[in-house]
Amino acid sequence: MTRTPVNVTVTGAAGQIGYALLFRIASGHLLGADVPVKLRLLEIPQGVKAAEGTAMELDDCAFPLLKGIDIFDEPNQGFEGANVALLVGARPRTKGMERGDLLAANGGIFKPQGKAINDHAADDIKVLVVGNPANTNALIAQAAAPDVPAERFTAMTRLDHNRALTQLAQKTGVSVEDIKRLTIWGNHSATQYPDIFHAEIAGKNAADVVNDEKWLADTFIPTVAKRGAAIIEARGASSAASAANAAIDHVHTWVNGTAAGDWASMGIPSDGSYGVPEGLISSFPVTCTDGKYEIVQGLEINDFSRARIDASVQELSEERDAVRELGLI
Ligand SMILES: NC(=O)c1ccc[n+]([C@@H]2O[C@H](COP(=O)([O-])OP(=O)(O)OC[C@H]3O[C@@H](n4cnc5c(N)ncnc54)[C@H](O)[C@@H]3O)[C@@H](O)[C@H]2O)c1
Ligand SMILES: O=C(O)C[C@H](O)C(=O)O
Repeated sequence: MTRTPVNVTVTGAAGQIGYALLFRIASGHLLGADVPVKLRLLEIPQGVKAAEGTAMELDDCAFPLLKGIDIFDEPNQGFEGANVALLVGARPRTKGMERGDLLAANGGIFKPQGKAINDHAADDIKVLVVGNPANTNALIAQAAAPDVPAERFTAMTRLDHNRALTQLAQKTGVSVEDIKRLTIWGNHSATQYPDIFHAEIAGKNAADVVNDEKWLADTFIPTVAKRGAAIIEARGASSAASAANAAIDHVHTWVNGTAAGDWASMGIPSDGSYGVPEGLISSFPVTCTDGKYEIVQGLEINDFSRARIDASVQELSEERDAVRELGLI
Protein backbone atom coordinates (compact mmCIF):
# COMPACT_ATOMS: atom_id res chain seq x y z
CA MET A 1 0.00 0.00 0.00
CA THR A 2 1.30 3.50 -0.79
CA ARG A 3 1.51 5.65 2.33
CA THR A 4 0.26 9.22 2.29
CA PRO A 5 3.26 11.53 2.69
CA VAL A 6 3.66 13.27 6.04
CA ASN A 7 3.78 17.07 5.74
CA VAL A 8 6.77 18.46 7.61
CA THR A 9 7.03 22.24 7.99
CA VAL A 10 10.47 23.63 8.81
CA THR A 11 10.87 27.31 9.69
CA GLY A 12 14.23 29.01 9.29
CA ALA A 13 14.85 26.54 6.49
CA ALA A 14 17.62 28.64 4.93
CA GLY A 15 19.60 28.88 8.17
CA GLN A 16 22.47 26.77 9.41
CA ILE A 17 20.36 24.24 11.29
CA GLY A 18 17.92 24.08 8.37
CA TYR A 19 20.75 23.13 6.04
CA ALA A 20 21.85 20.30 8.32
CA LEU A 21 18.28 19.17 9.00
CA LEU A 22 16.45 19.04 5.68
CA PHE A 23 18.56 16.35 4.03
CA ARG A 24 18.10 14.03 6.98
CA ILE A 25 14.33 14.55 7.04
CA ALA A 26 14.20 13.83 3.31
CA SER A 27 16.29 10.67 3.66
CA GLY A 28 13.98 9.15 6.26
CA HIS A 29 15.80 9.81 9.53
CA LEU A 30 13.06 11.93 11.10
CA LEU A 31 10.09 9.61 10.80
CA GLY A 32 11.35 6.29 9.48
CA ALA A 33 12.89 4.65 6.44
CA ASP A 34 9.47 3.79 4.99
CA VAL A 35 7.69 7.10 5.58
CA PRO A 36 7.35 9.46 2.59
CA VAL A 37 7.52 13.19 3.38
CA LYS A 38 6.56 16.49 1.81
CA LEU A 39 8.62 19.46 2.95
CA ARG A 40 7.10 22.87 3.54
CA LEU A 41 9.86 25.42 4.05
CA LEU A 42 8.96 28.66 5.80
CA GLU A 43 11.35 31.60 5.63
CA ILE A 44 11.23 35.35 5.82
CA PRO A 45 11.22 36.99 2.36
CA GLN A 46 15.00 37.62 2.48
CA GLY A 47 15.57 33.89 3.12
CA VAL A 48 13.46 32.55 0.29
CA LYS A 49 16.15 32.59 -2.41
CA ALA A 50 18.58 30.61 -0.26
CA ALA A 51 15.78 28.17 0.60
CA GLU A 52 15.19 27.73 -3.12
CA GLY A 53 18.84 26.84 -3.52
CA THR A 54 18.59 24.23 -0.76
CA ALA A 55 15.45 22.84 -2.43
CA MET A 56 17.43 22.47 -5.68
CA GLU A 57 20.05 20.47 -3.79
CA LEU A 58 17.35 18.33 -2.18
CA ASP A 59 16.01 17.57 -5.67
CA ASP A 60 19.52 16.67 -6.76
CA CYS A 61 19.74 14.01 -4.05
CA ALA A 62 16.84 12.08 -5.67
CA PHE A 63 15.63 10.92 -2.25
CA PRO A 64 12.97 8.23 -2.85
CA LEU A 65 10.97 9.34 0.24
CA LEU A 66 10.81 13.03 -0.71
CA LYS A 67 7.48 13.62 -2.43
CA GLY A 68 7.53 17.42 -2.75
CA ILE A 69 9.06 20.70 -1.55
CA ASP A 70 7.16 23.97 -1.25
CA ILE A 71 8.60 27.27 -0.05
CA PHE A 72 6.63 30.00 1.69
CA ASP A 73 7.20 33.35 3.35
CA GLU A 74 3.78 33.44 5.00
CA PRO A 75 2.98 31.30 8.07
CA ASN A 76 -0.65 30.42 7.25
CA GLN A 77 0.52 28.83 4.01
CA GLY A 78 3.65 27.33 5.53
CA PHE A 79 1.68 25.42 8.19
CA GLU A 80 -1.22 24.38 5.96
CA GLY A 81 -1.84 20.68 6.56
CA ALA A 82 1.38 20.28 8.61
CA ASN A 83 1.64 17.02 10.57
CA VAL A 84 5.04 17.88 12.05
CA ALA A 85 6.38 21.41 12.53
CA LEU A 86 9.98 22.17 13.39
CA LEU A 87 10.21 25.80 14.51
CA VAL A 88 13.86 26.59 13.98
CA GLY A 89 13.80 30.19 12.69
CA ALA A 90 14.21 32.70 15.50
CA ARG A 91 15.65 36.10 16.17
CA PRO A 92 19.18 35.71 17.57
CA ARG A 93 20.33 37.94 20.36
CA THR A 94 22.37 40.81 18.98
CA LYS A 95 24.73 43.25 20.70
CA GLY A 96 23.06 45.46 23.26
CA MET A 97 19.86 43.42 23.27
CA GLU A 98 18.42 42.68 26.71
CA ARG A 99 16.66 39.39 27.47
CA GLY A 100 13.30 41.22 27.43
CA ASP A 101 14.07 42.59 23.93
CA LEU A 102 14.87 39.06 22.74
CA LEU A 103 11.64 37.69 24.18
CA ALA A 104 9.67 40.51 22.56
CA ALA A 105 11.35 39.99 19.17
CA ASN A 106 10.69 36.27 19.28
CA GLY A 107 7.12 36.86 20.41
CA GLY A 108 6.66 38.60 17.07
CA ILE A 109 7.64 35.32 15.38
CA PHE A 110 6.18 32.58 17.60
CA LYS A 111 2.80 34.14 18.37
CA PRO A 112 1.72 34.41 14.70
CA GLN A 113 3.24 31.01 13.98
CA GLY A 114 1.27 29.47 16.87
CA LYS A 115 -1.91 31.05 15.51
CA ALA A 116 -1.15 29.78 12.00
CA ILE A 117 -0.62 26.28 13.43
CA ASN A 118 -3.92 26.59 15.30
CA ASP A 119 -5.80 27.61 12.17
CA HIS A 120 -4.09 25.61 9.42
CA ALA A 121 -2.12 22.59 10.65
CA ALA A 122 -3.44 19.01 10.50
CA ASP A 123 -5.32 17.67 13.54
CA ASP A 124 -2.41 15.42 14.50
CA ILE A 125 0.19 18.24 14.45
CA LYS A 126 3.31 17.73 16.58
CA VAL A 127 5.47 20.81 17.18
CA LEU A 128 9.12 20.99 18.18
CA VAL A 129 10.57 24.41 18.98
CA VAL A 130 14.33 24.70 18.44
CA GLY A 131 14.70 28.49 18.08
CA ASN A 132 15.90 30.13 21.30
CA PRO A 133 14.78 30.76 23.98
CA ALA A 134 13.20 27.45 22.98
CA ASN A 135 11.08 26.68 26.06
CA THR A 136 9.50 30.11 26.25
CA ASN A 137 9.08 30.38 22.48
CA ALA A 138 7.19 27.08 22.67
CA LEU A 139 5.02 28.55 25.44
CA ILE A 140 4.23 31.60 23.28
CA ALA A 141 3.30 29.44 20.27
CA GLN A 142 1.23 27.09 22.42
CA ALA A 143 -0.69 29.95 24.03
CA ALA A 144 -1.58 31.24 20.56
CA ALA A 145 -3.02 27.84 19.58
CA PRO A 146 -5.92 27.19 21.98
CA ASP A 147 -7.53 24.60 19.68
CA VAL A 148 -4.43 22.40 19.58
CA PRO A 149 -3.87 20.14 22.61
CA ALA A 150 -1.16 21.86 24.68
CA GLU A 151 0.96 18.71 24.88
CA ARG A 152 1.66 18.88 21.14
CA PHE A 153 4.01 21.82 21.75
CA THR A 154 7.47 20.76 22.82
CA ALA A 155 10.90 22.37 23.16
CA MET A 156 14.25 20.83 22.40
CA THR A 157 16.52 19.67 25.22
CA ARG A 158 17.67 16.56 23.35
CA LEU A 159 20.90 18.28 22.35
CA ASP A 160 21.66 18.78 26.05
CA HIS A 161 20.73 15.12 26.67
CA ASN A 162 23.10 13.94 23.93
CA ARG A 163 25.86 16.22 25.18
CA ALA A 164 25.46 14.79 28.67
CA LEU A 165 25.59 11.22 27.35
CA THR A 166 28.93 11.82 25.70
CA GLN A 167 30.46 13.65 28.68
CA LEU A 168 29.45 10.80 30.97
CA ALA A 169 30.62 8.13 28.54
CA GLN A 170 34.02 9.81 28.20
CA LYS A 171 34.40 10.15 31.98
CA THR A 172 33.55 6.52 32.69
CA GLY A 173 35.17 4.96 29.61
CA VAL A 174 32.00 3.37 28.25
CA SER A 175 30.14 3.70 25.00
CA VAL A 176 27.15 6.08 24.83
CA GLU A 177 24.76 3.20 24.18
CA ASP A 178 25.73 1.68 27.56
CA ILE A 179 24.11 4.68 29.30
CA LYS A 180 20.37 4.74 29.94
CA ARG A 181 17.90 6.93 31.82
CA LEU A 182 19.80 10.17 31.87
CA THR A 183 17.64 13.26 32.38
CA ILE A 184 17.79 16.94 31.50
CA TRP A 185 15.51 18.97 33.76
CA GLY A 186 14.34 22.56 33.29
CA ASN A 187 15.25 25.15 30.70
CA HIS A 188 17.44 24.88 27.58
CA SER A 189 19.82 27.43 29.06
CA ALA A 190 22.80 27.58 31.37
CA THR A 191 20.49 26.78 34.34
CA GLN A 192 19.48 23.38 32.96
CA TYR A 193 20.19 20.38 35.18
CA PRO A 194 21.66 17.21 33.67
CA ASP A 195 20.84 14.49 36.23
CA ILE A 196 22.74 11.20 36.45
CA PHE A 197 21.29 10.01 39.78
CA HIS A 198 18.75 7.79 38.01
CA ALA A 199 20.98 7.00 35.04
CA GLU A 200 22.48 3.57 34.56
CA ILE A 201 25.81 2.62 33.08
CA ALA A 202 25.78 -0.98 31.86
CA GLY A 203 23.06 -1.67 34.45
CA LYS A 204 24.82 0.04 37.42
CA ASN A 205 23.75 3.35 38.96
CA ALA A 206 25.71 6.07 37.14
CA ALA A 207 26.23 8.29 40.21
CA ASP A 208 27.73 5.28 42.05
CA VAL A 209 29.96 4.47 39.10
CA VAL A 210 31.20 8.07 38.91
CA ASN A 211 31.39 8.41 42.71
CA ASP A 212 32.72 11.95 42.44
CA GLU A 213 30.28 14.71 43.44
CA LYS A 214 32.92 17.36 42.86
CA TRP A 215 33.28 16.31 39.19
CA LEU A 216 29.51 16.28 38.91
CA ALA A 217 29.09 19.79 40.35
CA ASP A 218 32.21 21.49 38.98
CA THR A 219 32.83 19.78 35.65
CA PHE A 220 29.95 17.69 34.29
CA ILE A 221 27.02 20.03 34.93
CA PRO A 222 28.74 23.26 33.77
CA THR A 223 30.29 21.55 30.73
CA VAL A 224 26.89 20.33 29.54
CA ALA A 225 25.03 23.51 30.49
CA LYS A 226 27.55 25.84 28.86
CA ARG A 227 28.33 23.68 25.84
CA GLY A 228 26.27 25.89 23.52
CA ALA A 229 28.38 28.91 24.47
CA ALA A 230 31.61 26.89 24.10
CA ILE A 231 30.59 25.87 20.56
CA ILE A 232 29.82 29.50 19.67
CA GLU A 233 33.23 30.51 21.05
CA ALA A 234 35.04 27.79 19.05
CA ARG A 235 33.07 27.87 15.79
CA GLY A 236 32.08 31.52 15.70
CA ALA A 237 28.51 30.34 15.17
CA SER A 238 26.06 28.35 17.24
CA SER A 239 25.80 24.58 17.01
CA ALA A 240 24.08 23.51 13.83
CA ALA A 241 24.68 19.88 12.80
CA SER A 242 24.42 18.65 16.39
CA ALA A 243 21.26 20.72 16.91
CA ALA A 244 19.75 19.31 13.71
CA ASN A 245 20.71 15.81 14.84
CA ALA A 246 18.99 16.38 18.19
CA ALA A 247 15.84 17.65 16.43
CA ILE A 248 15.81 14.45 14.39
CA ASP A 249 16.25 12.37 17.57
CA HIS A 250 13.50 14.28 19.42
CA VAL A 251 10.83 13.79 16.77
CA HIS A 252 11.93 10.25 15.90
CA THR A 253 11.62 9.23 19.54
CA TRP A 254 8.26 11.00 19.97
CA VAL A 255 6.81 9.31 16.89
CA ASN A 256 8.52 5.91 17.06
CA GLY A 257 8.94 5.44 20.82
CA THR A 258 11.67 5.09 23.43
CA ALA A 259 13.62 1.84 23.73
CA ALA A 260 12.58 -0.55 26.50
CA GLY A 261 14.25 0.38 29.78
CA ASP A 262 15.31 3.82 28.59
CA TRP A 263 13.85 7.29 28.47
CA ALA A 264 14.53 10.62 26.74
CA SER A 265 14.46 14.30 27.75
CA MET A 266 11.87 16.61 26.22
CA GLY A 267 10.72 20.13 27.03
CA ILE A 268 6.97 19.69 27.52
CA PRO A 269 4.10 21.50 29.26
CA SER A 270 4.30 20.56 32.92
CA ASP A 271 1.35 18.76 34.51
CA GLY A 272 2.71 19.75 37.94
CA SER A 273 4.94 16.68 38.27
CA TYR A 274 8.09 17.03 40.37
CA GLY A 275 6.92 20.41 41.69
CA VAL A 276 7.22 22.14 38.29
CA PRO A 277 4.31 24.61 38.04
CA GLU A 278 1.64 23.41 35.66
CA GLY A 279 1.87 24.86 32.17
CA LEU A 280 5.56 25.80 32.17
CA ILE A 281 7.39 24.16 29.28
CA SER A 282 10.16 22.43 31.15
CA SER A 283 12.38 19.45 30.39
CA PHE A 284 11.41 16.10 31.96
CA PRO A 285 12.33 12.45 31.60
CA VAL A 286 9.74 10.91 29.28
CA THR A 287 8.88 7.60 27.69
CA CYS A 288 7.15 7.59 24.31
CA THR A 289 4.70 5.03 22.95
CA ASP A 290 2.34 5.21 19.96
CA GLY A 291 3.22 8.84 19.22
CA LYS A 292 2.54 10.03 22.79
CA TYR A 293 4.92 10.88 25.61
CA GLU A 294 4.48 10.38 29.34
CA ILE A 295 6.53 11.84 32.18
CA VAL A 296 8.46 9.17 34.08
CA GLN A 297 6.91 9.21 37.54
CA GLY A 298 8.09 8.26 41.00
CA LEU A 299 11.76 9.25 40.79
CA GLU A 300 13.27 10.22 44.11
CA ILE A 301 14.79 13.69 43.90
CA ASN A 302 17.69 14.24 46.31
CA ASP A 303 18.67 17.65 47.74
CA PHE A 304 21.48 18.10 45.20
CA SER A 305 19.00 17.66 42.34
CA ARG A 306 16.12 19.53 43.98
CA ALA A 307 18.06 22.79 44.28
CA ARG A 308 19.17 22.65 40.65
CA ILE A 309 15.76 21.73 39.24
CA ASP A 310 14.18 24.54 41.27
CA ALA A 311 16.71 27.10 39.99
CA SER A 312 16.05 26.26 36.35
CA VAL A 313 12.29 26.19 36.88
CA GLN A 314 12.53 29.58 38.60
CA GLU A 315 14.17 30.96 35.46
CA LEU A 316 11.34 29.50 33.34
CA SER A 317 8.76 31.14 35.63
CA GLU A 318 10.52 34.48 35.22
CA GLU A 319 10.55 34.09 31.42
CA ARG A 320 6.85 33.25 31.52
CA ASP A 321 6.12 36.33 33.65
CA ALA A 322 8.11 38.49 31.22
CA VAL A 323 6.20 37.30 28.15
CA ARG A 324 2.94 37.62 30.05
CA GLU A 325 3.79 41.26 30.81
CA LEU A 326 4.54 41.77 27.12
CA GLY A 327 1.06 40.42 26.30
CA LEU A 328 2.54 37.48 24.39
CA ILE A 329 0.66 34.79 26.32
N1 LIG B 1 17.33 24.23 21.39
C1 LIG B 1 18.58 24.00 21.03
O1 LIG B 1 19.21 23.04 21.50
C2 LIG B 1 19.29 24.87 20.01
C3 LIG B 1 20.57 24.52 19.56
C4 LIG B 1 21.21 25.31 18.61
C5 LIG B 1 20.59 26.46 18.13
N2 LIG B 1 19.36 26.79 18.60
C6 LIG B 1 18.66 27.97 18.09
O2 LIG B 1 18.09 27.68 16.81
C7 LIG B 1 17.86 28.88 16.11
C8 LIG B 1 18.32 28.76 14.67
O3 LIG B 1 19.71 28.60 14.62
P1 LIG B 1 20.50 28.70 13.24
O4 LIG B 1 21.93 28.49 13.57
O5 LIG B 1 19.87 27.85 12.20
O6 LIG B 1 20.27 30.25 12.88
P2 LIG B 1 20.44 30.96 11.49
O7 LIG B 1 20.50 32.42 11.81
O8 LIG B 1 21.52 30.34 10.66
O9 LIG B 1 19.06 30.66 10.75
C9 LIG B 1 17.84 31.13 11.20
C10 LIG B 1 16.94 31.23 9.98
O10 LIG B 1 15.65 31.58 10.44
C11 LIG B 1 15.08 32.46 9.51
N3 LIG B 1 13.98 33.17 10.16
C12 LIG B 1 14.01 34.24 11.00
N4 LIG B 1 12.78 34.63 11.31
C13 LIG B 1 11.93 33.78 10.71
C14 LIG B 1 10.52 33.68 10.65
N5 LIG B 1 9.75 34.55 11.30
N6 LIG B 1 9.98 32.68 9.93
C15 LIG B 1 10.76 31.82 9.26
N7 LIG B 1 12.11 31.87 9.24
C16 LIG B 1 12.68 32.84 9.97
C17 LIG B 1 16.24 33.35 9.08
O11 LIG B 1 15.97 33.98 7.84
C18 LIG B 1 17.36 32.32 8.98
O12 LIG B 1 17.45 31.75 7.68
C19 LIG B 1 18.55 29.97 16.94
O13 LIG B 1 17.57 30.60 17.75
C20 LIG B 1 19.50 29.19 17.81
O14 LIG B 1 19.82 29.89 19.01
C21 LIG B 1 18.69 26.02 19.51
O1 LIG C 1 22.35 29.26 20.04
C1 LIG C 1 22.71 29.20 21.24
O2 LIG C 1 22.63 30.16 22.04
C2 LIG C 1 23.27 27.91 21.76
C3 LIG C 1 22.42 26.73 21.46
O3 LIG C 1 21.16 26.80 22.08
C4 LIG C 1 23.12 25.46 21.88
O4 LIG C 1 22.77 24.88 22.92
O5 LIG C 1 24.06 25.06 21.18
